[in-house]
Amino acid sequence: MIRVEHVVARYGEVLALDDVSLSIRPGLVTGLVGMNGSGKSTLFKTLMGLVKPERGRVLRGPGSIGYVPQSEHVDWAFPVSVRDVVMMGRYGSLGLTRRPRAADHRAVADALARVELTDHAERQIGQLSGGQRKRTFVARGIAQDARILLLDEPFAGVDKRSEATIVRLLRELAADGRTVLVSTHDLHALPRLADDVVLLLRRVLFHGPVDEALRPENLARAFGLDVFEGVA
Ligand SMILES: Nc1ncnc2c1ncn2[C@@H]1O[C@H](COP(=O)(O)OP(=O)(O)OP(=O)(O)O)[C@@H](O)[C@H]1O
Repeated sequence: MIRVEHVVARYGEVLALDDVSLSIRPGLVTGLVGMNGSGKSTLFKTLMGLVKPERGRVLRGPGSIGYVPQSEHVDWAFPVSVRDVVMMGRYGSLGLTRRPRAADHRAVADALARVELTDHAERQIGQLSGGQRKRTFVARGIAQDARILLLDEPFAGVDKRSEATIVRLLRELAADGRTVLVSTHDLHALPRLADDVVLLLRRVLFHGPVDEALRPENLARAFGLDVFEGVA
């Protein structure tokens, strides 16, 4: 469970989140939808404690947060293997100096199998397809045994097959009782992916079942079209 209460976040003059209140439930997949600049990444950073809200607060249950970043925020030339990235999920319990133990290796192997990347474990991360890159970071979250998973645009640059694998995986992880929050521009994938949807435009415009979120009047507001209707 994550609870966000009246959060205001700002970068200098730019108001990124304006009085955002939300409860994100475990056990289901919640989609986070909004246009570019609507505050999705800022909300993730606030949940992870990387952006400090000017007002309001974030409450969450115990356990760590697994984060799958936007692809453009990762240095894919960095000389690490898929296995190395997934092992990073164990560092929280490892400490920086302790060497991985059998249980850590086992957790990494299980996570790799779960995302179907066992055969790619020794590859440098730059040599992966878009879908395999995403699955590597999902595996890191699994190895970490994160109770909360935040995914920033996991379907960008991903083919249909990888998309289907990731959707299935996220649904399984949610069914295990995790809290799963996924930002996406891919409205077509939403009904398969998400149970609930948050429509964000600096504020929460809507939070509820996916079929209601996708109603034209809600999407029009989320994507700023209300400006033309004189409602803004
Ligand atoms: N480090 C920063 N410094 C200044 N302004 C920022 C910074 N990061 C984000 N912003 C601004 O804050 C607002 C919200 O940005 P944010 O990245 O949260 O949006 P987003 O919904 O994730 O967008 P996208 O879909 O393009 O990733 C935007 O107006 C953006 O320009």
